[in-house]
Amino acid sequence: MTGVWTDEDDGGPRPLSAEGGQIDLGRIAAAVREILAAIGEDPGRDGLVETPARVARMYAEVFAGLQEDPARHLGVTFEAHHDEMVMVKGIAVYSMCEHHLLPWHGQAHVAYIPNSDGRITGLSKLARLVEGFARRPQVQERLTTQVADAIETTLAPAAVLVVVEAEHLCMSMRGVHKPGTRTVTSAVRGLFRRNAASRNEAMSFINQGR
Ligand SMILES: Nc1nc2c(ncn2[C@@H]2O[C@H](COP(=O)(O)OP(=O)(O)OP(=O)(O)O)[C@@H](O)[C@H]2O)c(=O)[nH]1
Ligand SMILES: [Zn+2]
Repeated sequence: MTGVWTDEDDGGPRPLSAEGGQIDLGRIAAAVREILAAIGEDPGRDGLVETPARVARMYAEVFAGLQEDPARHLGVTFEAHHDEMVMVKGIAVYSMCEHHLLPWHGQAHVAYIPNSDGRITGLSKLARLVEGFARRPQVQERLTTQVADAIETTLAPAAVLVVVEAEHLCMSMRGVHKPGTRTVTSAVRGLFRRNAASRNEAMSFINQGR
């Protein structure tokens, strides 16, 4: 099985020509067969025979963010003459820990204050931005920083605040065995960094209703 997957349209990953991208389904499948053999399983038994190909397709999906520049989503902006805070909170995040290749999942809260132009971006684009950086081998701190950097660079806003809270399965189901532990990371820029009252207002929005 060969093929390369990309995320060029909104329909999620789809096969492209083998020349175009970097996700090599056949190579993933071969590696998964090897792992199954290495753990003492029989890759040829009925329940496992399709597993390598299935895992390859799954990896193509959960790592599809490597094939895109998530900041491109922020290219969609509107004239709104709105120069107050905009926040999208509770964005579901599913990512893969780059140390163990186990999932980590939780929520991202993204806030910005548009610059004096008052141009805003589409709300869904903030969620797409998070998703593009999540669908990679990732650490939570880098995801948080990358989302804030992309907003800062692309929209040149007056302020940015990104908070991510997540549970890492590598801490829950193995290793230190601490299920339910939440890791919280933040990236704070511009006015939210300089002005405690603005930052506190954003944090109170995040905490509202909890
Ligand atoms: N800072 C940070 N650490 C992470 C993240 N995901 C996983 N880790 C940590 O990566 C570290 C890897 O530590 P190692 O000692 O190399 O690996 P390990 O022997 O499997 O470590 P344990 O998980 O403690 O068993 C662990 O402490 C994980 O908790 C993340 O998103 N951010
Ligand atoms: Zn991990």
